[in-house]
Amino acid sequence: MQTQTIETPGGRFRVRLDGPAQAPVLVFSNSLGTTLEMWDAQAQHFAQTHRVLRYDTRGHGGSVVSQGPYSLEQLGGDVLALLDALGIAKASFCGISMGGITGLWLGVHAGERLSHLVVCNSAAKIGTAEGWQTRSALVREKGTAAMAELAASSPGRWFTESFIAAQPARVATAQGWIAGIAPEGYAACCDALAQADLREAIATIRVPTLLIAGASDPVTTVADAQAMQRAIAGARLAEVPASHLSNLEAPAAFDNALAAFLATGA
Ligand SMILES: O=C(O)CC1=CCC(=O)O1
Repeated sequence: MQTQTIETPGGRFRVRLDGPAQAPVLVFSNSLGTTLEMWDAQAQHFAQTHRVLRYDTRGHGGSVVSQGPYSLEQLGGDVLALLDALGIAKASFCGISMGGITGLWLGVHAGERLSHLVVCNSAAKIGTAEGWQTRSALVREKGTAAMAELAASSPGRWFTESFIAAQPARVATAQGWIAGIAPEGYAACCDALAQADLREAIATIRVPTLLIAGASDPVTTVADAQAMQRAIAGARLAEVPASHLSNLEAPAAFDNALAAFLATGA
């Protein structure tokens, strides 16, 4: 099956569904500057056991690029609207980086819709408000030229030096995603990250939670994941040999950690 467009009250979303229609649903949520294609390897793997739902986050890929700023509540609400539109009462959710903090918001505010929560390469607060405000202002000022600059610098934020040297084609594919993101959509998601701070709220999460951290992630560190583990009752932590986009850099370790957790049948 190819991608399709789902209309929600908040706008249209580009989604892709794979796997048996009756299988338990597993939602994948992308990071800032990527698209649902970042989950190609995981979709292939988990479509054996799950109905896999991937979507382009608001402002990204083929989904709605509404005027910003966006908020984390809006990004989380988009997931609930998609589940509602597709008639899905409950799902497992796996998000990376911005997708991960979106998952934390869902765990806090809509835990009854989740059977498993997987938060990858993320944190309850990512970076600083000033850093995100600077980035969103730059993108709004320079438009597509800024997106080209971000594409050029993205390998250093996303992958280890050794992966960049060994896998130039995969790195170039990922750079192509960010280069194609609409500037306003990217900037508006930076606005959401500037405001997002769930450091206190995550203590209320009662959904079975797995945290996946990249051992060499300079953006959202292992220490960030350990802090979340201390805050979320019963949360597990898996460390994989990768930088920030760990599902792309270490897919086997990532998939093994995710599969073992999903098999715990929460
Ligand atoms: O800055 C980046 O590209 C890394 C990142 C931070 C949040 C996110 O989703 O990606």
